[in-house]
Amino acid sequence: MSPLSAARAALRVYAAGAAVILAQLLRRCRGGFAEPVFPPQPGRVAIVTGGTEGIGFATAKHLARLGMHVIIAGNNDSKAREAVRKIREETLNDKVEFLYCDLASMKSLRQFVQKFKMKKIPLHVLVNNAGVMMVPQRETEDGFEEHFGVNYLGHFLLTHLLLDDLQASGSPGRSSRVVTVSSATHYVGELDLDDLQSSGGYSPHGAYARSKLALVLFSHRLQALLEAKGSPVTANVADPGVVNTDLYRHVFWGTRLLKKLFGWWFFKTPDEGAWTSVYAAVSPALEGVGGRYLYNEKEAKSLAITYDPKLQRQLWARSCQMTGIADMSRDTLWG
Ligand SMILES: NC(=O)c1ccc[n+]([C@@H]2O[C@H](COP(=O)([O-])OP(=O)(O)OC[C@H]3O[C@@H](n4cnc5c(N)ncnc54)[C@H](O)[C@@H]3O)[C@@H](O)[C@H]2O)c1
Repeated sequence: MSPLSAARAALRVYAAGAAVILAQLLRRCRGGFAEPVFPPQPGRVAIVTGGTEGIGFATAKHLARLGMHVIIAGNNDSKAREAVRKIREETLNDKVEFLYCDLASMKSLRQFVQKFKMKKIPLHVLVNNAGVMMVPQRETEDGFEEHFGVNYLGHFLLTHLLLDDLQASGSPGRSSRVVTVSSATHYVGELDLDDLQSSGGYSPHGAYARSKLALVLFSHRLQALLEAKGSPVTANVADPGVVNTDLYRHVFWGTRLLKKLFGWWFFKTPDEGAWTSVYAAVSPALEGVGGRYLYNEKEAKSLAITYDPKLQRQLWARSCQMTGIADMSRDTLWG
């Protein structure tokens, strides 16, 4: 990617962020964000990736407060121990635990799934939340560009490996749910199927936006396949808005300074940012409903190309190749 294209990608990402911030500011001026109320979820089990901090931590905490058994999947042992302790203390729910899972490693993902399956418990909700943003150019253990590998391919593989548990735990009238966390940056993302690894030049902004666009395409395609099969699992996308978390640790220092000074005012808190994920995970209004892009606990439209079945199929097939799994959509299992 030429320096000019990289600058263009950065401007587009900043423009997308600024538009969301402006809308959030207006909403704050009109009374802010009201905490939604959800019904208790006893006996239900959820996995939240990246639940050790930020939006994932808040999501795990809200689900635990609703009585769910929550498994935090993350790659930081000490932060996880602290997160589990805090959530148990705040919610008085001791069915909160941590299982190590590094999304940058397919081996670690497979080990995580193996350990989860050994527990012999159901799985009703998978929240694909973990992510990195605008990291310097580097590769995952398996040689993937980090945004694409961690944010997208890691969750693509994880969802595949857990799909049988989700299907076995769902029933007509009480579906299991896959919630995938994307971002408004997907609206400015570009996806070149011939260069998913940024080998033609690296832009951290472009790479992040691409990973978030890929997640939306994945979720919509997953829903179409589940629906065709009559599966009791739904797939939706949650867009948290612009949220005051450490995700911004790699952005330009001026942006970090602005966030430090004014973030409390124009960013959502992690709790507010988590509400759309929690809504997607448990709201009765979404029973049996999938294929949605959810923002501020309401349906919104994702970028037009995310509804393109051909592009969805092509990305899906490529992702299967990259993660070394069979393309189930070609299987009769998927109808
Ligand atoms: N903060 C925002 O404004 C914002 C906006 C839109 C979307 N999002 C999305 O929300 C999600 C959560 O972000 P956040 O703002 O809470 O950021 P955060 O940095 O606070 O949390 C990210 C989480 O992902 C985990 N993670 C990172 N790499 C991992 C790996 N290799 N394996 C396992 N876990 C890993 C981290 O440990 C952490 O728990 C991300 O997918 C992000 O893209 C955030």
